[in-house]
Amino acid sequence: MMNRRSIVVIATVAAILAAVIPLLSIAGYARHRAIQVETEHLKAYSGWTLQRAEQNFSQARHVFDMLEQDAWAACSPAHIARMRELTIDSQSVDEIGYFVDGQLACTSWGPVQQDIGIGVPSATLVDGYALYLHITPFVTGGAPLLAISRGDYNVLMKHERLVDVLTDTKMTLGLATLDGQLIAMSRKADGALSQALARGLADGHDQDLMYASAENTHFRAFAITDRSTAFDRMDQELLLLIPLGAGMSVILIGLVVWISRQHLSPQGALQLAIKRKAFVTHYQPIIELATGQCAGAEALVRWRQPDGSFVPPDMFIPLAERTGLIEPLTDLVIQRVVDDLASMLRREPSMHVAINIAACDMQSGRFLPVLSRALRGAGVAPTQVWLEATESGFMDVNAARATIDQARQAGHAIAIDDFGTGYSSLSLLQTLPLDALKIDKSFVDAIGTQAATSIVVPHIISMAHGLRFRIVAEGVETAAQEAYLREAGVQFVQGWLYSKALPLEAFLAFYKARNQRRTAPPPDTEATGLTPPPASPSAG
Ligand SMILES: Nc1nc2c(ncn2[C@@H]2O[C@H](COP(=O)(O)O[C@H]3[C@@H](O)[C@H](n4cnc5c(=O)[nH]c(N)nc54)O[C@@H]3COP(=O)(O)O)[C@@H](O)[C@H]2O)c(=O)[nH]1
Repeated sequence: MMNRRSIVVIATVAAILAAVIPLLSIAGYARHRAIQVETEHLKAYSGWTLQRAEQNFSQARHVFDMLEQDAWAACSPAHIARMRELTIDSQSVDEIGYFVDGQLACTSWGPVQQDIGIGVPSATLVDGYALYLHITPFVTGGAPLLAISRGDYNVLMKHERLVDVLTDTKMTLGLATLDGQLIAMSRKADGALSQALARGLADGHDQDLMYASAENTHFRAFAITDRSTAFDRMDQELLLLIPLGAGMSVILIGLVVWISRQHLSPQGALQLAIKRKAFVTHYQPIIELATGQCAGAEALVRWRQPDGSFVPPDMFIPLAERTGLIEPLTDLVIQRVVDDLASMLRREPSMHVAINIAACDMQSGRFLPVLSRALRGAGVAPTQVWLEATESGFMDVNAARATIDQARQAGHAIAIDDFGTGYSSLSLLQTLPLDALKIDKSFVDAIGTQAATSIVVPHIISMAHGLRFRIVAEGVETAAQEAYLREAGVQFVQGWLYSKALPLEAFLAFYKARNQRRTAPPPDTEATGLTPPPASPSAG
């Protein structure tokens, strides 16, 4: 588990990121989206510019078709009148010229006396039309016009007519030949950029301008605008998206607060630890006094911290019991014990392991199927697993009896733990079908002392003998206590005199070493000076 300081620091950083990241993402998205939308906008206008150019072009084509329908006497008054009529009828065509042997013979204005050659076209379109980009009309002498020629005719039209598309925002439209010659621009724009777009520069933007283009079989059209247009669009997008970003920030901050509270509250921390299975079991050896051998162990859970240290159960079992987390914890302990000891229990059929069962579990019996599944899966005999519960676990006698009956039917032995520290000890012992009694450490401590409890010990032992319980004395710390207990006919002991609770590997080593020695130390009442109660014939 991380310490509080680290959690607070991480939570603060996470909360700041949770507040900032959605807003930055939204801003980034709005910018991206504004550029995308504006590029599409410019592309659409490029397409409409192509359509406009094609409209003008098709009017020129119509003029050629009309003139070529009849065999005119070249530059006859009727011929010239027809050319003039078509010029007036057409919105795009400003003048029509007729060439004989490459020389301009007449126009829609009348016959031509000067020597004016047709010249070299600037571009040839796919369907045989020739384009002359800058022709100065000799009659009007006005601004240069665009000429489109087919056969013996050409038509002149104003450049700007090809790009006169009404736009909804400020932009420049341009038209070019497919080989990159600029034909017309709707207004003045960055020269280098216009030339590059005419030559086929891909859609994009620079510091100040955005641009996009479109092509058809005759022309390439493009549109250029200030980036501010896109930013105006971005502002609109942001207005819509900021509430969404703020909402996401609030949700994320809420999540951070919730997670950090989970880590900061003891209950939350315990819950997370259970979820992460951050628990190990240590094993305190149980010694059989008659042989001096290790008869098994009591499994004692420990909460493993990220730094490798362990939180003792006194610190979290009461919390787990209060909050209902004891149930998943009991399940974890059961699984851990089976995982740890299954192979050893299979090898050593006389060995047992005692598992602590919390009061609520003892009353509900909920853990029994969990235990049974785990043992069956591991091939361990249920007789090798003892269940220990304190007196509080037996308070609801009927509920406890049901659990005890089921557990005993399955083969488990049931021990009453910390005996003597509760209130209803005697009645409980008589009423319930128990198998073993664990004498609490406080009574063992009193052995050989003047403490009031010291006189209770012989009575507990003789009562347990009378009820044919196996007796385990807890918290044995001195040889004198051991001698007393042996003399009194107590079968099993556990305590620091033999070993503290050990991690799995150390326990396995302890068991091996202990059980290689086959000696049972003789009773030595003289050495202890203690007077044990007479051993019951039923003990052992
Ligand atoms: N419901 C569950 N309760 C559990 C589980 N694992 C442990 N516990 C209960 O937590 C209490 C504290 O246990 P722990 O800190 O492990 O202490 C045990 C022994 O280390 C300690 N002990 C044993 N011998 C001596 C000794 O000679 N001197 C000394 N000072 N202490 C000693 O006693 C504790 C064992 O107690 P008990 O269970 O009564 O046999 C404790 O109440 C555990 O029951 C669990 O998985 N589930």
